[in-house]
Parts: sequence; structure tokens; C-alpha cells
Amino acid sequence: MKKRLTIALVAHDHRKADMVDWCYYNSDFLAKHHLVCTGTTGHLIQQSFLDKGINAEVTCMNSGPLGGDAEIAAMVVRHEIDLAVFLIDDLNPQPHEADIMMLLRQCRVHNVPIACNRYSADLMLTSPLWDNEDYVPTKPRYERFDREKFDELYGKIKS
Ligand SMILES: O=C(CO)COP(=O)(O)O
Repeated sequence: MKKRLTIALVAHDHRKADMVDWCYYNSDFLAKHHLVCTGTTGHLIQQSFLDKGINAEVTCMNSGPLGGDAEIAAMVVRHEIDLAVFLIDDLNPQPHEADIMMLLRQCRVHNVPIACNRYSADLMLTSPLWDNEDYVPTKPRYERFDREKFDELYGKIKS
């Protein structure tokens, strides 16, 4: 890949081991890009890369419950994040649920690819679209439903 990406990596406590293991598995790829993480996730990734002698640029924001998700969401809004991996603990409640929802929502609104499990994350990293200069991601359309307009668009999509 020619472009250096900024990749957001976030993991809840029960998913941190999974995140570090995933980072090791993809370390060749990740070491070429800029990693932006919530505080604890970032420090764990930094340390585990150091332990294996892997050089990577890791920026740590605040810890999630103290605003780390919100800081990364703001970067998404400013188009500073190219893709995100967010390993969420779906089995336990989080005190900062509102911030988690905000990060997920802003990724959807701003068309930032976000993977919430390792399988999706692996598929995302290995997509040939990263190197396809002709590929332009289609932005989400938010418009009031209008039957006539829909039929016109559907006609175009079908043909
Ligand atoms: O809570 C988190 C994401 O919502 C993760 O934050 P930490 O990486 O600081 O644990």
C-alpha cells in the first residue's frame, strides 16, 4: 500500500488480550501506519510491540471512560482516521456507553470503515481496494424517502 494510514485501535478490558494478539498477527501491516488508540489499549500495544522489537508509531489518547473514544470520534469527524478496529465487550455494561455509541455513529456518518471483530478487521486490512486508485467510496445518503426519486435511482442501479 502506498498511502500511510491513520488507524484507530480501541479495545474494552475483556477484549484487550484479543486486540494485542490481533496486532501481533497483523504487525507487518500495522507497523507501516500510524496507530491512534485509547489510553490503556495504546499502552498495551506499544509495550507488546516493544517486547517483540516491532517499531510502530502509536499515539495514546485518554483512556476510554475519560474521553478517549470521544477524542477519536472528533478525529473521525475531522477526517483524520482512515479505518478503525473497535473490539467491544458485548457481555458487560460500560460506564461510557454514550461515548462508545458516538464513536460508532461518527464512523458510520463519515463513512470510516470500522471493524468490531477480528474477522472483519482481517478482511478490512487485506482488501485490494486500498490499492485501487479508481475506487471512490460511496458516501451514505441521508435523504427523506421520496418514492419517485427512489424509483428513479433504483432504475439507474438496475440497468
Ligand atoms: O473504554 C474503551 C473504549 O470504549 C477503551 O479504553 P482504554 O483503551 O483506555 O481501556
